[in-house]
Amino acid sequence: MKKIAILTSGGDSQGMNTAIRAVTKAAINKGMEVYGIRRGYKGMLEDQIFPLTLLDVSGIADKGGTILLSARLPEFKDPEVRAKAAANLKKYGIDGLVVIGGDGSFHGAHYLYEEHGIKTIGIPGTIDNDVAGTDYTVGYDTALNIILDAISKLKDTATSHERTYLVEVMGRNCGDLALYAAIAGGASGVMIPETESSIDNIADVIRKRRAEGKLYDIIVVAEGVGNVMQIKDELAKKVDTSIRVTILGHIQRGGAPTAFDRILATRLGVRAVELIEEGKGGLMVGIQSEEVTTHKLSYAWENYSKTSASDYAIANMLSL
Ligand SMILES: Nc1ncnc2c1ncn2[C@@H]1O[C@H](COP(=O)(O)OP(=O)(O)OP(=O)(O)O)[C@@H](O)[C@H]1O
Ligand SMILES: O=P(O)(O)OC[C@H]1O[C@](O)(CO)[C@@H](O)[C@@H]1O
Ligand SMILES: [Mg+2]
Repeated sequence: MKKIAILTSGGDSQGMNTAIRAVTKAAINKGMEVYGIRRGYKGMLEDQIFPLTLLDVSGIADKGGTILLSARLPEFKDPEVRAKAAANLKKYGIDGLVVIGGDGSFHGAHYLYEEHGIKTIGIPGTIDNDVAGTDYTVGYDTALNIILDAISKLKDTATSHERTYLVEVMGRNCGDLALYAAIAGGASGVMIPETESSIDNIADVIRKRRAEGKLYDIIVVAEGVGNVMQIKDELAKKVDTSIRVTILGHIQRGGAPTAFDRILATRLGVRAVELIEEGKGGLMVGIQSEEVTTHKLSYAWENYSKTSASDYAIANMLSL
């Protein structure tokens, strides 16, 4: 009988629980024995490994966070640390490992396969959408919708007080959350790390908007651009509107996953189990043009270049 384990690693994202449920149910359905690992690679190293049952994953498809807990273990970059962690899995006779996490977690899974032959399959779970080989990562859509909800609320108060809001959103070095929140939220400007933004241009847009009688401005700033307070100070030298900064922070990582994220997590979870059943490892699953696809784990970072210049142009064109 095949034995597989599941862990969640890096920043949590909405839909991780949905993926855990899908993997566990699909694997048990196929007659596999399933183990959970608490706290990501840290738990793998510290032997926090336990049998996962159908009851454990019951009723969690709609729950944010991760029942397996998540952690960051920088020491996992050390091959000796990975060897100790791999030995723990082998102790239980586990040969397949589903890693739900972002690009960093995929690096760990890649090395476990290359160095120790553990049949790792990565499911992209991060709000950042910074993984190649998938159009969307699990959690991104939910985080995007949280940002849109926040932008709507900020528009109300910004209008009442005729203010300019700088809204800082997460995404690490990826501008997708900011760019698509700006497009869907009807923002007055966007700053993303992939494209050089000029404060002069933003100031220009604000002046033009006000000249047209518009009462508010929402500028979405990706965290990867730099210090939003410094951006505020620079902007304040160029416009005479009252400026406020809202940093959305970890609220973007919580709450129930959207239908999109639940369906994505489920499809990818089931495919991950099929791949292990086929004896495959060192792979990631993703969604590309509506199809579930597989790539080598290293594809995730070696092919990463996701910014859409045309969508950035659309966001700017509609900012006025
Ligand atoms: N180069 C690497 N080699 C081995 N393991 C790594 C490497 N990079 C990251 N990891 C492991 O993966 C964990 C999670 O990585 P990271 O903090 O980058 O998050 P992530 O998986 O990219 O998710 P997110 O970006 O959404 O937080 C790290 O704490 C570490 O244990
Ligand atoms: O939860 P932490 O450790 O504060 O990390 C925050 C980072 O994690 C993410 O939420 C997910 O990678 C990033 O968007 C953000 O930069
Ligand atoms: Mg990451």
